[in-house]
Amino acid sequence: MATAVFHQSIGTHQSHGHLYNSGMHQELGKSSVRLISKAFEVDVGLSKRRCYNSCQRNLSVIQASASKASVIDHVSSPSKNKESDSRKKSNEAALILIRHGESLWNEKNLFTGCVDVPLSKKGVEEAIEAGKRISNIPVDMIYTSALIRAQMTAMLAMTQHRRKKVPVVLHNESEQARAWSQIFSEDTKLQSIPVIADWRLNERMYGELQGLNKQETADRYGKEQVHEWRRSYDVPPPNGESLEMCAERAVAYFKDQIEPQLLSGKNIMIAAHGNSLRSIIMYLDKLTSQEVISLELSTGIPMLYIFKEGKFTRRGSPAAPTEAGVYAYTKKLALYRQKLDEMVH
Ligand SMILES: O=C(O)[C@@H](CO)OP(=O)(O)O
Repeated sequence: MATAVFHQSIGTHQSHGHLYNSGMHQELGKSSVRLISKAFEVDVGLSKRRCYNSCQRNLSVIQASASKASVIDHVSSPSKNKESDSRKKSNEAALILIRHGESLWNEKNLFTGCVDVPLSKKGVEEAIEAGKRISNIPVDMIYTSALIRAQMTAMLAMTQHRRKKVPVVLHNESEQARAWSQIFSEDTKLQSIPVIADWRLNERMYGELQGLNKQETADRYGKEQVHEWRRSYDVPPPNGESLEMCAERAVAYFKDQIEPQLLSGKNIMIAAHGNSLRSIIMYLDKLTSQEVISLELSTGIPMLYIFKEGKFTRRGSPAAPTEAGVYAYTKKLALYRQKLDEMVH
């Protein structure tokens, strides 16, 4: 069983500081278009145009709404005093982050980005295994990206949860959708977990790299260039989002929508992607743009944070459902687990 989940060696990578040139950009454009459509026919059955349009749409929204402040600025901004006062009074809440299980394109080592690609067989197994690991941790709300691999990971994981609540999708896209997906009965509310899917948690848009093989791209453009596209903070891949751009929407979403729920004591699971989660972790752990370069997340491994008195504390990852360590961290989690034991006996 994999136990190493969250590798972070700080400050080891040097950024190379140059952007791709436009000739290479065009060349990449042609080959990725071919590869994307081919992979779609084989794996996903969606048209390349549909994906491309939706990515472009999202990207223009991101560009239009992007705040100039960096993630780090948000963390340390003095104007947040009021917010941090109320944070200090907050209840304790659990926050589980999980990167989706392996997808078909992870398996093939292709750049995926915001292309909707299903889980591989191994990815399904990883999601179920992840569910076992968090089966004793309370979950009151689930946030996922708009992509199926993240949604499936969350749902498959919840099949293993001992509390046996049923995840129910909340539709936030319009007034009518909200009304139609509302649950009225208090009993049903207690037995269900609202699920909110939002594109702002999507994987970062990899632009013209989407659909290309990572190894072949490195052979062609150089390992260092590809590493810069994949891991630098502010250098976007050709026509795609940098981690910084991804953070501008994913972290803003986290702060606007998710953090208030944590503040009110709700236990939350977020099922999302390598880079959208890296940007959120950057915010939670106050990593610098240099430190985040070496942050790598494995597929299908849940990470647990405790939110208390305005602070996020990483608690590592429960290695197994029976692993005592993780539940000993807080009294509240231990009590929850005890209640689950009592329900069974
Ligand atoms: O291809 C992608 O979309 C991402 C995540 O799978 O890859 P990387 O780890 O290179 O950012």
